[in-house]
Amino acid sequence: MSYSIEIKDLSLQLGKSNILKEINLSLQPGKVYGLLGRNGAGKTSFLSLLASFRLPTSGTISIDGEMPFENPRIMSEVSFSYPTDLSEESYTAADYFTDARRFRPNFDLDCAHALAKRFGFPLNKALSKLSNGQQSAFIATLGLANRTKIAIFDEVYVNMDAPTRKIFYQELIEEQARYPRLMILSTHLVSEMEYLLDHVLILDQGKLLVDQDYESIINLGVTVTGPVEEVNQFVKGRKQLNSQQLGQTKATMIFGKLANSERLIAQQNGLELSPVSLQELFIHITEEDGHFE
Ligand SMILES: Nc1ncnc2c1ncn2[C@@H]1O[C@H](COP(=O)(O)OP(=O)(O)OP(=O)(O)O)[C@@H](O)[C@H]1O
Repeated sequence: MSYSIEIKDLSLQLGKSNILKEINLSLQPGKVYGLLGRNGAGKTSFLSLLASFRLPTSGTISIDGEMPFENPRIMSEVSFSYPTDLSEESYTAADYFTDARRFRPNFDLDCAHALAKRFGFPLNKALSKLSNGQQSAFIATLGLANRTKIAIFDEVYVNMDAPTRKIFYQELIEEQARYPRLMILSTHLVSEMEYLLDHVLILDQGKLLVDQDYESIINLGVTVTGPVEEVNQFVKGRKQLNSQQLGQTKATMIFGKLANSERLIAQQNGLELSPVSLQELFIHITEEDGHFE
């Protein structure tokens, strides 16, 4: 059976700072959620509440109908993978896999070994002796092989090189196809990871600004491509997010939906319309004078 998460009026205050502000959210099993936000927006604080690392100041989190804090049934099915300092860790990956078999009911040792091989980190060397990227790959391996009903990844990819990140993305997709679960990926690598996401959450200064499925958020903007003059004419007076020009062809991203009549005009003028990138929308929505709706 799969788990969903219900969050009601969740707030977190640390010292005098309001870190998270009245977040209401419902997360469904089988979906991959992307958690985006600028530095200091509250992503890690939010995820640490979901993982029961701390209690909220007010509001509730319910997982599979129960409060997760100090709840072994729920917490054995929630994994939280984040950049961890392993510089003093004398245990090996193999030691951790042995422990995981005891604490994670669905941990799959074959999967862990296959991932270790694919990532190329050793099983029997102290984790402190692994490179930073190999340590990240080890943490990501545990997060996937645990096969928990809820898998949270908070920037575990930061130390991985590009080919290693690609392996992680491929493995994540395959794991999700084999054993669908509720996944949350917190990331700044928006353009690189957007294809993994079913749903997008954007936190901004502790508030949940966006809670939309990927397709609908992507349709909040349009890329207009065609001859420079026609593109300039069409986008005049609209909020422009980004422009690129190659010779006489220009592509400009605009914010806002187009009416059918406007789409027809674009077509008549030889302009091509396509979705915008999530990265550009994210920048626009969270910039100081940006807006959403
Ligand atoms: N222990 C703490 N005490 C006081 N304030 C804290 C504490 N931990 C984090 N904060 C503050 O909470 C805010 C949110 O931090 P958080 O780490 O959750 O953001 P983030 O979105 O994950 O940022 P980043 O993308 O930079 O990792 C920041 O302003 C940070 O300074």
